[in-house]
Amino acid sequence: MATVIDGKALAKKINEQTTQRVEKLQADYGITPGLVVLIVGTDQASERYVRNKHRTAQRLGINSIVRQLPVDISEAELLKIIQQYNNDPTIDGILVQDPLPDQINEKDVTRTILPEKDVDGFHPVNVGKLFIDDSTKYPVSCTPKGIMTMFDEYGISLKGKKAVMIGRSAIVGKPMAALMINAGATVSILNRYTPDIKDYTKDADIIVSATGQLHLLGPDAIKSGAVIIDVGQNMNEQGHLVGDVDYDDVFDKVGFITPVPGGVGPMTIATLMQQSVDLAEWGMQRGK
Ligand SMILES: Nc1nc2c(c(=O)[nH]1)N[C@@H](CN(C=O)c1ccc(C(=O)N[C@@H](CCC(=O)O)C(=O)O)cc1)CN2
Ligand SMILES: [Mg+2]
Repeated sequence: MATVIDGKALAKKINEQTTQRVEKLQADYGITPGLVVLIVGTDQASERYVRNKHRTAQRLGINSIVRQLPVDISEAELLKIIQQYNNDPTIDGILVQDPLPDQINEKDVTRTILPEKDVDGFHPVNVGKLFIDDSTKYPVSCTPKGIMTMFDEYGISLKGKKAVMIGRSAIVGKPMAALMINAGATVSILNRYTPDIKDYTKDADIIVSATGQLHLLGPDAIKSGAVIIDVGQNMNEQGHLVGDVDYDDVFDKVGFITPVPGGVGPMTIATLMQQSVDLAEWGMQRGK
């Protein structure tokens, strides 16, 4: 029987801690963390995620600003808006919701946000720190960081484990692999060109799947007792939100599993809130 990794419950617990940190910053220093989220266009899923971020931030006492920009905004215009928030002392974290339209080069956006305000942890400086396992404090992509919090909470150690990361995106795959390497796992990073992913997954102690592909993994692809972390957000044939893994089919075989919804998703948002407060605290410590 599997243990369900309850991301919703853990996110609630973390959000309570974050609220307390916000209250303490306010009481001790008169500081309210400020988060700005820029969304370009009207992608429905992105709008929903941004709305959830905004509502959660407000509930936790974080000063949240959302700016929805036209889908045909030029890159120069978007970068100018980012610069404006880079120079705004009331803003601690800047996030540009992904995906972006084709006229905008995501890497230009990533480089333009100041590393100290990069609440997503996407800036090359912060990614570099992650890959050298730097001992200073820096932001890390929220989904992978939230997954590490889940491992901690459920007593899942990575040391000496065989881990498989399916997907090599800058948001999930690469930073997740780096975090697992830093924690002592032996990590394989698979991608869409990997000839047979089962060659890797069937021996894995830990599988993190972030492909957006329905029915990617069933019981034949996994080892008994494996830990399954499902980052997928897919609509199934019945129009329900599901992950990459056939949850019901693998349930009796796995050791731990994250549900979709209610697993990794809520942890992404809770981690974003946590990290917004981190940036405000670190800014204050630098004498911002
Ligand atoms: N700049 C960024 N863009 C994107 C990121 C990111 O971390 N930074 N991540 C993803 C999507 N994402 C956050 O923006 C995200 C995805 C899913 C959820 C979530 O809570 N899912 C729920 C279901 C909610 C629903 O569909 O209504 C769940 O799984 O329980 C939160 C955030 C892409 N872009
Ligand atoms: Mg990929």
